[in-house]
Amino acid sequence: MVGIAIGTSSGIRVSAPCFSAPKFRGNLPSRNWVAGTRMDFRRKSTPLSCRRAKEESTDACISETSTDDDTANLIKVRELENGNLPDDAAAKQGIRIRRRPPTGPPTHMVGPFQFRLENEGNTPRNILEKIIWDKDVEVSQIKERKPLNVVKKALADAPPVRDFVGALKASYQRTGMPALIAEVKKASPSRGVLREDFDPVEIANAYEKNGAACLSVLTDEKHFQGSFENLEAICRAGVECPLLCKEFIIDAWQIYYARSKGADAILLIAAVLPDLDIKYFTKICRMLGLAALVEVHDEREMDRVLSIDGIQLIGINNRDLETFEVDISNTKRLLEGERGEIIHQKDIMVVGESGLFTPKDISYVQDAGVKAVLVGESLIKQDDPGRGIAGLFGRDISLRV
Ligand SMILES: O=C(O)c1ccccc1NCC(=O)[C@H](O)[C@H](O)COP(=O)(O)O
Repeated sequence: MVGIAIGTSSGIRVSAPCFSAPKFRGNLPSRNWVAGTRMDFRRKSTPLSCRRAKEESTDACISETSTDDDTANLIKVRELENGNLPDDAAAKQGIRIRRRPPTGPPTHMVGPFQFRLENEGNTPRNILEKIIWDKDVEVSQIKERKPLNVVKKALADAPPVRDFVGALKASYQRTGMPALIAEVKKASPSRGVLREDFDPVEIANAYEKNGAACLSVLTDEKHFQGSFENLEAICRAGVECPLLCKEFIIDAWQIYYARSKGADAILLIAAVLPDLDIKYFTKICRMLGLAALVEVHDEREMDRVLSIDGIQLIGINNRDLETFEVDISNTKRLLEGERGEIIHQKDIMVVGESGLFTPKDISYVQDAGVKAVLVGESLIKQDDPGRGIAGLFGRDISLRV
């Protein structure tokens, strides 16, 4: 039993017991909150098409002509396949990040009453979990204003998708050094504001001119001071480098939205997403022509991702997103032995991410087996971020070898 405090919007508070731990999505408690668990409600409401889809496999469900109902059904199928609530399935795969507070948001309104949950469950355990919980609220709110069918219509006006992986491969061939994904990043939770004088289009142009193969654009506002306006502005300014939308994707809607704003690639974080989400989201990417950079941080995540078919691009993040510790030997460790061999056999391109500051760092991760690097801080903090690229690589990579 969980204790809750009830007050009115005018501030009067009384205490009342709560009969079960509430679980709901969105801003208002749903029927299932009153009835019991969310899963009970969903099982009863699973439509026949969804059950049939499950029998025929989830894959059959996604096509160019998928409707929003199909997509909603698919998400339910995915939950059924997981056998339980998504967080339970995630925990079985070693995922510690919970998708949303297990006891619901700290405060919510029921008619004129304001409820505040008084237990510890609704406190995020680390920064990544905090980002994900904030993202869950943000996405559910923006989806109300811009439903999927509206976003899908906007896809027709989006600029054509560019070949992100192709650009990385071409750069690697041309320079003999890891291809650079240069990050347009104003601030981060671990380092605070990295650059006061921040003009995203100017920085993007400078990166491109100085040899970046692709760009990564932070779009999260709350924790990185990024935005989709930045992504769109860089895209519309005629920058030719393919663009990675650096976002915390937890919902298929975000992938369509990223594409509508000009993204050529998206990031999927294995520390947050269960295997079925990764499979489902990469399928949507293929449908939209987007590349998916699937990010791992440890052996377990790497093994999970290697067991998924069709992954072309894996990012090894040297930063532990729960503790902020950065250690570039992480890249080497994850590419040693059998894992390195599987990556080679599957022709997967590996991107070394975070904490790269010197030519020695670049050589180190290249020797470990990466063919691309994702770099933010060490470039963005330079007076001239474009010129910083030659400093980082030890030579001008905009020139042919
Ligand atoms: O950078 C952070 O503090 C951070 C915190 C929580 C989640 C993600 C975070 N960063 C995303 C990245 O991994 C980096 O932006 C990217 O790899 C570039 O890293 P760096 O070159 O060290 O800026």
